[in-house]
Amino acid sequence: EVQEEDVLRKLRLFLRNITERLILDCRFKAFTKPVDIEEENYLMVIKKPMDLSTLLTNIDEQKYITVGKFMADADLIWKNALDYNPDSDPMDRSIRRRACALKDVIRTIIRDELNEDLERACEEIRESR
Ligand SMILES: CC(=O)c1nc(NC(=O)[C@H]2CNCCN2)sc1-c1cc(O)cc(O)c1
Repeated sequence: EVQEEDVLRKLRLFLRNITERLILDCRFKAFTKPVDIEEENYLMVIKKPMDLSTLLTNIDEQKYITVGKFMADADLIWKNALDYNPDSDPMDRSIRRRACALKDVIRTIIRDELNEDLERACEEIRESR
C-alpha cells in the first residue's frame, strides 16, 4: 500500500545517490560500464558480470527492495575484478587496487549513511512478500 511505496521510493533514492557518487569517482572508471565482452575470455571467467551503470538501471527497474540485495550486486563488481585480475601484471594489480577501494567505499558509505529505520522497514516488506 502507500506506506510500502514510500519506503521503497526512499530506498531507491538512497541507492541511486550512492551509485551516482561511485560513477563520478574517477578511481572507479573501469567499473562504470559493462566490461567489453571482446575482453579475452571474460565471460568464461566471470559468470555474472556487473557494473555501476547496470546497478543504476536495476534500481530504476525497482529490482532491489532491500539494501542487502543491492549490496550483493554491488559486491559482484569488485569480486569479478579480483577474479579476472589475479596476476602480477601491472594492469591486474591496478584493477585489484581499485576493486579493493570500491569494496571499502561501498561498505563505509552504507555503514555511515544507511538509516536503520529504513533498512528495517525494507526487511519487513521483504518478509511480507
Ligand atoms: C574491469 C576489469 O575487470 C578489467 N580488467 C582488466 N584486466 C586486464 O586488462 C588484464 C587482465 N590480465 C592480463 C593483462 N590485462 S581490464 C578491465 C577493464 C578496464 C576498463 O577501463 C574498462 C573495462 O570495461 C574493463
